[in-house]
Amino acid sequence: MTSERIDQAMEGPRDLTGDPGRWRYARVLRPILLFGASAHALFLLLFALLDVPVLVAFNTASILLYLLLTYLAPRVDPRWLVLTAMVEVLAHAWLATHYVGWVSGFHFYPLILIPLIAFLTRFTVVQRCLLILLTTALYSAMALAYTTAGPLVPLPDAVAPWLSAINAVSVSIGMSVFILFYAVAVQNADDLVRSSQERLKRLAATDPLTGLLNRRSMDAHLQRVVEGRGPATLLLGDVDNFKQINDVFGHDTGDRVLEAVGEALRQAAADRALVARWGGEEFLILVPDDDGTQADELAARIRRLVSQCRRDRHRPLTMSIGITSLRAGDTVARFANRADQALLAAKRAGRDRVITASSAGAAGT
Ligand SMILES: Nc1nc2c(ncn2[C@@H]2O[C@H](COP(=O)(O)OP(=O)(O)OP(=O)(O)O)[C@@H](O)[C@H]2O)c(=O)[nH]1
Repeated sequence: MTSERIDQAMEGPRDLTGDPGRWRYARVLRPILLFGASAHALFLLLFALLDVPVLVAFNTASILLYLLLTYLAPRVDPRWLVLTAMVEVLAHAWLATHYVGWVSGFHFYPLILIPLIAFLTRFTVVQRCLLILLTTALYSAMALAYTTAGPLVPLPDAVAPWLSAINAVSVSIGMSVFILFYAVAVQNADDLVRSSQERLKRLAATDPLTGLLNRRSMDAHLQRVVEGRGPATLLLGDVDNFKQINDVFGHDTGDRVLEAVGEALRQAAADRALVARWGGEEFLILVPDDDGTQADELAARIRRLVSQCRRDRHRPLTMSIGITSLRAGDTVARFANRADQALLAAKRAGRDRVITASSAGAAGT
């Protein structure tokens, strides 16, 4: 998958301007705008019943505006959508409060704008602060003007408390939906960052060809073992005559052989030892909590499994292995170097054998 296709899968289809971000906003804003249009249809009915023609006309215009904004959602900058909806909400709240009074609860609606503006990252933080300040100032002005003033069209006693309660509940639900939506988005982003960090950490510690530990992360394990002074054994294995495989069959085949050797070592070590690709065709196996007693058996298993990775139909692959155990006063370099010397001795002795550092020079197994 190309990065462009991944972007598209994450963002949804592109809008008419080619901006994938707009479609993402449109996906959120469209249901809100449609909900706004439906709510205004109910208010239109209510004001028709209460015989307030100005509010009937305003609600009709609002429905048309919300439908138009729903259509425009993926086509225009979401900032214009929100600013237009903001003007409508403030004007509508002001007009409804002016006609049917503070008691109707229409003054609650501007409050819903605050979380909407706060979370709209298309605006800068300063722009969002200014818009929230403006909304708060208009809300306060409305409170000063209408909390004590009587309505032009008083609501029937049976209607006023219900309408106020319905408006309060609607605004609370709207605000909760916004906040929950963004809380989920933050949670998702947090999960994504965490999993990306873990993936990066895994990649940084792994050899890309074999999937084994890389030298850097094995170094860290060796450092811990040396500092802990616990018993530990190292096996340094090197594929014999590997250059020939590259020369005869090509580099790609060489890579496939290295992958197969890596898999064989993983199997041989199971969960008893850590395996790293130490260099080109060199592999380091660290057996923690082992004073050397497990090493011979592990080396034999490694050689058996490696021999099953045939380099061609006739000749099995062989590996030379140098073994050493941690000694008092060892540094990482000294510990690893001793394994290297044992491996060198195995190579010099004719390859396809195991030599332990304490008995370097002895016959291989
Ligand atoms: N395909 C492939 N080859 C590699 C990679 N890393 C190192 N090599 C090759 O591995 C070969 C190692 O060659 P030598 O050091 O001469 O070792 P050898 O042929 O195995 O001989 P001995 O170790 O003495 O048995 C070189 O040709 C390197 O180019 C790799 O990632 N992929």
